[in-house]
Amino acid sequence: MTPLLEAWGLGRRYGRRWALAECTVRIPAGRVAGLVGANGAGKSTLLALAAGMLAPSAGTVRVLGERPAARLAKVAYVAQDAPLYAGLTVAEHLRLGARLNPRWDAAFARARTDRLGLDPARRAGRLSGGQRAQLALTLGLAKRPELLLLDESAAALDPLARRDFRAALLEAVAADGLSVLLASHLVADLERTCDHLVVLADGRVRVSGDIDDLLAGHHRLTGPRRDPGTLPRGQHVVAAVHAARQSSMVVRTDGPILDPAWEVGEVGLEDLVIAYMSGEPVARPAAARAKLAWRA
Ligand SMILES: Nc1ncnc2c1ncn2[C@@H]1O[C@H](COP(=O)(O)OP(=O)(O)OP(=O)(O)O)[C@@H](O)[C@H]1O
Repeated sequence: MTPLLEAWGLGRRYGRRWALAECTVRIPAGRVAGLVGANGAGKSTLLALAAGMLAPSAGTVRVLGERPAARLAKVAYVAQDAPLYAGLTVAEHLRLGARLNPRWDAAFARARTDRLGLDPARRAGRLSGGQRAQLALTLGLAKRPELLLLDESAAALDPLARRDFRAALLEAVAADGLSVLLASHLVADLERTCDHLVVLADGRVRVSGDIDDLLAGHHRLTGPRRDPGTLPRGQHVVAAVHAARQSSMVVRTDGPILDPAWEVGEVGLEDLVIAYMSGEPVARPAAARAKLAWRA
């Protein structure tokens, strides 16, 4: 099946600074994929490259098997700042959507704006941040895309609106086989919504995979203080924190942990995300390693 997104050595530079570098990733189709990372990690840059809004400085990106420019009709991109025309009303946005998109679902768009209580005569510039985000999402979904690229648009929503937003998204996934790539800081939301995860740190992909596989392949080890470099081959330390006599590590491994000195615990999604966001490869000086933190 054609992947939702594939990138090889993808990079984007602003001046001399790389916003995204050496990004090689493959996200299977039919997934709701969460893209997480600290502020400035490169999430928006990756989404804008996938949407064809930015040109790569290096490497290649394919969405639904094609160059982004060839997929504009099948991809909806809802950017971080809910891109709307401040002077146009809600109804005018829906009319514009209908004119620009061949697969426009007018009944869905009208029903959703009605249900959300968005006054058709109200100009977008007069809507609240959350209402603008809801309108932008409605425009994205009414396009009936094959892929929805969503940039933190849920952040401005209140908890009820977020629940509605997630439900609308999952409904479209179930009904239309929509694929989604969703950048967010809200790990709890991602846990409820996503089945695939990509973690970015400093413009690089730290980990990517189906969430069930990732959770099954990571463990939290707690035991007597130990240099992470002494762990057996095949046990990759993602993040480690050391006290005077104890070490706690998040470890990626395919096989069982046989060393009886370790207490082996499960890793939750938030732990995993934070480990990859804060962790560094093991080949660091012990002093620097000791500073690395992950949530216990
Ligand atoms: N137009 C631009 N000009 C110069 N630098 C930019 C530009 N856009 C982004 N950057 C830089 O690229 C890096 C990645 O930015 P990006 O917006 O992709 O991060 P992000 O992960 O989406 O962050 P956030 O969570 O804060 O939205 C940052 O260091 C940012 O300052």
